[in-house]
Amino acid sequence: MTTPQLITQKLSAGPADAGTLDAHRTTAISPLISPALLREDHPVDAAVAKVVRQGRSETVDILDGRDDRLAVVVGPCSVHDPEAALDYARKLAAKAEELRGDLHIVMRVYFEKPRTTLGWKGLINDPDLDGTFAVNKGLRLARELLLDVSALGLPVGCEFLDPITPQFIADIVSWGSIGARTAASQVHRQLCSALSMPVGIKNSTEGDIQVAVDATRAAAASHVFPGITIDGLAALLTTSGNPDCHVILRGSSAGPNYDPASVTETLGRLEKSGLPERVIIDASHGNSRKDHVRQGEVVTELAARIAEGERGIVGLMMESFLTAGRQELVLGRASELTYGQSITDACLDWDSTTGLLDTLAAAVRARR
Ligand SMILES: O=C[C@H](O)[C@H](O)COP(=O)(O)O
Ligand SMILES: C=C(OP(=O)(O)O)C(=O)O
Repeated sequence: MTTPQLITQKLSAGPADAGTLDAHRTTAISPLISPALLREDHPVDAAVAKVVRQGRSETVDILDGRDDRLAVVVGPCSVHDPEAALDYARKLAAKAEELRGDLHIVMRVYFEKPRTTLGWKGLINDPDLDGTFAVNKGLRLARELLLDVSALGLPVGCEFLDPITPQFIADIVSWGSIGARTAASQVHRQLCSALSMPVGIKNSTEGDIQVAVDATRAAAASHVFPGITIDGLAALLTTSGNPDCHVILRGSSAGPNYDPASVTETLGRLEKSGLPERVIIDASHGNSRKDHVRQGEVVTELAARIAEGERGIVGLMMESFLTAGRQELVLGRASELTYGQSITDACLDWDSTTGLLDTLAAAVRARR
């Protein structure tokens, strides 16, 4: 890893001590690769472009009710080992092909983790899992993995957390998410208005659904805001607005919110705001109280409601990896980790996941 350069120079011209007025707490500045350079090194070929476009358009067709399948965003809580993620992707690609008549499967390939307080912030921020923060390496690994997963014919979904990151990877993403901790953020709502894919926006960790409805409305509008270009330069961006944003109910610290009353209330709030009445349910997080076994119960209950005719729920999210549960990462001791097991939230294992995907596919057929 390159050692970050200490700031030694004054940061602005003017009076002799002007440079001492800021940068008091910035201890290092080091170069960041440009999005253009990364894209040139790892370009999207025609086959991947087709997967991305199709992944996006099929999701939008489901959101708008032109396609009666369910969208299912499924995969690890976070990627910490690209090899294990790709192993998982190979299995999921085969399953997605098998069920494609009933389910539109998008793989969760999450590289940025919003923490409640502190913790490992994801593969882009710290790819070596040791606190060395080799961000340029993280961006490269992320882009390579997105290309590899897409090359299997599997569209990918990512959470967008840092407003600069999308320029490095968004061209390979078919579905995006704004998490519970940033749904209220104007910066993220503006970002959504620029993104080229459908974006799911979560209710708050405390259970406020209106914040996700408001974010969906704000993201659908045009905005002007500072951002970066593909060359990594600061620029003023003007956006047209994203009509494909939608609410994700993820439960909260107060408990689940996938029950019929919460879904009806959400659809009512969307209607009142002049927005399409559709939701995705996240079976994990507050809806499972972070218990992966409970995720299975949530999905099974939702499948029964879908089979009975529920149409407001257009998609589901599941956290799933090769091995069940989660493990604690000790920074610098990644070699001791169990292969294919989450180091963030607990995940369903592969066998349970395939059973639940079969159950959801059967529910879609019953609803027809
Ligand atoms: O999905 C992942 C986590 O729920 C989220 O990043 C918050 O995690 P934390 O509460 O462990 O920080
Ligand atoms: C961080 C996540 O979820 P939430 O924002 O709902 O906590 C996630 O889905 O990885």
